[in-house]
Amino acid sequence: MADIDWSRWTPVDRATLVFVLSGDDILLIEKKRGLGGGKVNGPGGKVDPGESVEQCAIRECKEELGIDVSELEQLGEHRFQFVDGYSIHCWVFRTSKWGGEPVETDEAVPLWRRTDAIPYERMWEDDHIWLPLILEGKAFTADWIFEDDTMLDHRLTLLAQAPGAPTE
Ligand SMILES: COc1nc(N)nc2c1ncn2[C@H]1C[C@H](O)[C@@H](COP(=O)(O)OP(=O)(O)OP(=O)(O)O)O1
Repeated sequence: MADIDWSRWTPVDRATLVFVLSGDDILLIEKKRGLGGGKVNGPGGKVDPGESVEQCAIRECKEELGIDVSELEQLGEHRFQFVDGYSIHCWVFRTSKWGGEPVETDEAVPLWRRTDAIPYERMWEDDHIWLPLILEGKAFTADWIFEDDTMLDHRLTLLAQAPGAPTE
């Protein structure tokens, strides 16, 4: 965590991630393009101007998978800092309420997996550290330093309650 003054940290972008849970299964995506293209992740993306993080989460699930999510539970907050200067503040939600059938779109291919067989080897390097917390319904905030796809450092703090809505 050296060299970064997290108290003054201002992200370039804000974003969301959503994990739909159905019994023992979790809905993931094979992301086709953009940051993390080629990796498995949850649906999500950048927050549009004037949009709340929850509105973004709902919109991105519709755009990427064609599903309508509701009753979103905000559990996680990530501050991702890349050494090239890019940074992204990401809010993580989970839900077990959705409508429609996930379909392939220009942005993503839906991927249902059992929660005990999540393909972490195809995901960002941080995911195996915090996605189990989302499955357990535990709230957290976390700071990460990445060089391209390589995680250099991190600090994760469990919270008694969900992190507050963003203020920036
Ligand atoms: C660095 O570690 C990361 N791990 C995980 N699991 N997810 C990450 C990481 N860094 C970024 N993300 C997520 C956060 C967002 O859901 C996406 C990035 O958003 P994207 O660039 O796909 O935004 P869109 O609005 O969908 O894309 P366009 O701007 O191309 O429309 O990655």
